[in-house]
Amino acid sequence: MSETIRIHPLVDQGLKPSSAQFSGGTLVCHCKERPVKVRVSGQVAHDHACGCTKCWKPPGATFSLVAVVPRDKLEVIENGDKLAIVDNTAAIQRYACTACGVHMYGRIENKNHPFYGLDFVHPELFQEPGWAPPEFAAFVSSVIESGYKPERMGALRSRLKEIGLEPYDCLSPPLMDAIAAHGAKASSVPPP
Ligand SMILES: N[C@@H](CCC(=O)N[C@@H](CSCO)C(=O)NCC(=O)O)C(=O)O
Ligand SMILES: [Zn+2]
Ligand SMILES: [Zn+2]
Repeated sequence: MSETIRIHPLVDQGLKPSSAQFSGGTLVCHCKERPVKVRVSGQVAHDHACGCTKCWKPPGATFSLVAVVPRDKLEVIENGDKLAIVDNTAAIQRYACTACGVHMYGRIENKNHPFYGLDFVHPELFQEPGWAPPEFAAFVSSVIESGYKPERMGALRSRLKEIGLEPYDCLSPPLMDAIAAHGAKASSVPPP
C-alpha cells in the first residue's frame, strides 16, 4: 500500500480560497496562557509552502506555510516579552515564542536584502479565516535535509502538483527574477 504523503495539515485536504473581505487579523501562538499576539493589518502576499529547515512548521507537517507582509503592517500587541530571536545570524530573524516554540514573525534587518521591508509570517496562526492560500512550494529538495527520503521525492512533487502547489527547489520564478533584478541593480550591471 502506498504511504500517505503529508504536506501540511491545512493543505492536505485541498487549498482554501482567500476572502476578499480579509483585511488582516491577529496571529496567535500556541500557548494556552499568555499567548503572544501579533496584529497584521492587511492581506498576506506570496504565501507558499516552504520545505526549508529554518521555517517553523506544526507537528507532522513536511512544509511550513509562510507568506510576507510589509513590516509597517505588523505589530506585536500582546505578550511580546515571550519572544526571542531564534538565530540572529540568519538573514530572516525569526521571533519565536520561548514557551511554545511557534515562530511569530521573521524580520530582515539588512537594508540591502532583496526582501528588506517585508516580514515573514505563518498565516495559519491567524485567528480569522480568509487569508490567501499558498501559491507554490519552495525549497522542496530541502526537505531531505530534515530527513525526508530522497526516493520519496518523486511522489512528494506529484502530490504537491496535485494540490496545485508547483514545486520549486528555491523560490518561484517571479521571486527569483525579483532577487536577480535586485542583484543586478546593486552591482549596476548594464543591460545587454
Ligand atoms: N536548504 C536550506 C535553505 C534555507 C533557505 O535558504 N531558506 C530560504 C527560504 S525561507 C522562506 O521562504 C531563506 O530565504 N532563508 C533565509 C533565512 O532563513 O534566513 C535549508 O533548508 O535550511
Ligand atoms: Zn507561545
Ligand atoms: Zn523556509
